[in-house]
Amino acid sequence: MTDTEPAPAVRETAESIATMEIRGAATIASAAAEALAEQAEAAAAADATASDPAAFRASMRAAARTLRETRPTAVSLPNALRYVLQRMEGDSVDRLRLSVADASEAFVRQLDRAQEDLGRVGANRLADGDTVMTHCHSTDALACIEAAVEQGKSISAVVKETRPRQQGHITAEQLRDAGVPVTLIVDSAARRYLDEVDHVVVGADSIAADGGVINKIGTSGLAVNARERGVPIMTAAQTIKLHPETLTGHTVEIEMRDESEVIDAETRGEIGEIAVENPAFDVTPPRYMDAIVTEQGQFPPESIVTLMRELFGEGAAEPWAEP
Ligand SMILES: O=C(COP(=O)(O)O)[C@H](O)[C@H](O)COP(=O)(O)O
Repeated sequence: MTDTEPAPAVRETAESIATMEIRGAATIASAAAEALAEQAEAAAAADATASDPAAFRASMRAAARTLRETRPTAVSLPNALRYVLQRMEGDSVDRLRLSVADASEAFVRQLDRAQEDLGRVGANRLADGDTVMTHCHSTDALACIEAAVEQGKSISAVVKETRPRQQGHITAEQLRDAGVPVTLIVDSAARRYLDEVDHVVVGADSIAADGGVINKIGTSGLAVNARERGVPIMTAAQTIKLHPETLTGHTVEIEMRDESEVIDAETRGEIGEIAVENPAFDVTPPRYMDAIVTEQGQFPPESIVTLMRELFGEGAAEPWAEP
C-alpha cells in the first residue's frame, strides 16, 4: 500500500459494490462506512502513513474516492463517506484512526436504529388484512412490512420479480421467512394485480429536494399505475437517502449497467446490430407518491425539502476531495 493507495479490504468492498454482491442503498452505506474503518486500521499500520497524519488523511480521502466511484445513484454511499470523514479528527495517527473507527461504528448503529424506527412509522400506514405490492429489494420497505407483522397485523404480499436482476426473489424469500404469504409476479403483470392490492411499498436510492424518488427502474411506471388504480404508494427511505446536492439544483445520475444483465452472449450474437440499454433506476415525480416514510416521521414528498435543509444546510461538502 502506498500513501494514497486504498487498502486491499477497501478495494474488495469497492469491487463487491460495483459487481452488486453488496447492493441496496442501506447495505452499501454500511459497507462503505466499515471499509473506511478498515482503511484507517491499515493506514495506521503502513510505513508510509503510520506516523504522518497528513499522509493518513490523504489515504482516507483516496479510499473514500475509490468507494465513491463504484455506483453513482444511491446517495447513501457519499452520505456515509461524508459522515465518517467529517468526524475524522486528531493530530496524531492514533487519534485519527480512533475517530474514524468510532464514526464508522456510530454510523452503522444509527443506520440500524433508523431502519427500526422507520419500520414502525411505515407499519402504521398498513392495516390488518392488507395486501402490499413490492418492487425490487429494499430493507427499508421490508422493515415497514415486518414491523406491521410484529404488531400482529396479517399482511400478504404481491412481489414483482424486478428484471433484469430479479431482486424481487430476495424480497419474496425474506417476506416468506417473516411469515407473509407471497405471490411472485413478472413485472408486466403489476397493473393487473394492483386491483388486489391495498398498498404499494417501495424503497429509495435517493430522494431529490423536489420530492422526486429515485429507485429501481420500473418504480415510476408502478407509481403511475398505482395512482390510476387508486392504490396508495409510499417510499420507505431513511434520511441518509436524502440527496443534498439536489438542494442546489443538481440532478441525480442514473446508473447505466451492462447489457449482459439483459441478454446473454448467445443472444447478443443472434440479434446483431440491435442496441440494448440497461438503466438501473428511474425518477418517480412527487405527484405520484403519497408519502416518504423516514425515521423522523412521514412526509408528503413536496415537503421533504424542509427536512433536507435542516439536515444538510444548503448543500453538501466533499471531504474526500484533494485539498
Ligand atoms: O433500488 C434498490 C436496490 O437497487 P440495487 O439492487 O441496484 O442496488 C432499492 O430499492 C434501494 O436501494 C433501497 O434499498 P434499501 O432500502 O435496502 O436501502
